Amino acid sequence: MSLFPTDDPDKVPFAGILPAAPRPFVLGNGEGEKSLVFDQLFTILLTGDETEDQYGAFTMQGRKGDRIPAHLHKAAHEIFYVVDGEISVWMDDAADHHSKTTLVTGDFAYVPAGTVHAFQIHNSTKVFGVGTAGFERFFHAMGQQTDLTEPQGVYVPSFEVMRAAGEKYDTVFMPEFQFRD
Ligand SMILES: O=C(Oc1cc(O)cc(O)c1C(=O)O)c1ccc(O)c(O)c1
Repeated sequence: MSLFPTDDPDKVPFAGILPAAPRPFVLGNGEGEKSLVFDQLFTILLTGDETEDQYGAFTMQGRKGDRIPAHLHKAAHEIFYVVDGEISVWMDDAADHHSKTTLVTGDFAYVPAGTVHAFQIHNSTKVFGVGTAGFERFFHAMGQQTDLTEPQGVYVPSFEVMRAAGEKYDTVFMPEFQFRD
């Protein structure tokens, strides 16, 4: 069962790029459902529609930038696997775990649901992510559809767009949160 709406208008502009059914397929480098969110290029490779609502997969490409504000997902789990580059990840689970870790190529982080987290890209970086099915559409709701293959330019969503995307896709922004790093 999906955590998110299955008749989701955020996927309409991307119809036909992925099979939207659990069938075998391949994508070439740079192919997928692509959105620019701030200065990061998100490419969705797999959605809940292909995995019977089990998980989604995507890449994030970005350059040196500011820290993404602290936030949590109440029910969605996610991973960061650094394909290339360097990114710091802050995590605080309000229990015994709090960390700031700088991940480099080949490093991995798991962010369970409920963990407050943030990240900052230090140089040209590509991250492979997997998340609870449906969460991947968050990037379309926050961003602007694009044909770019490398991050270029900036798309800044309005506060209202961010608020609505967060509400729909299980993302609670906590800009005042102080990490215990
Ligand atoms: O979701 C990921 O990144 C985000 C990017 C934004 O511009 C705003 C956000 O709130 C988020 C977020 O984390 O919610 C993300 C990126 C990379 C990755 O491997 C993930 O698992 C998630």
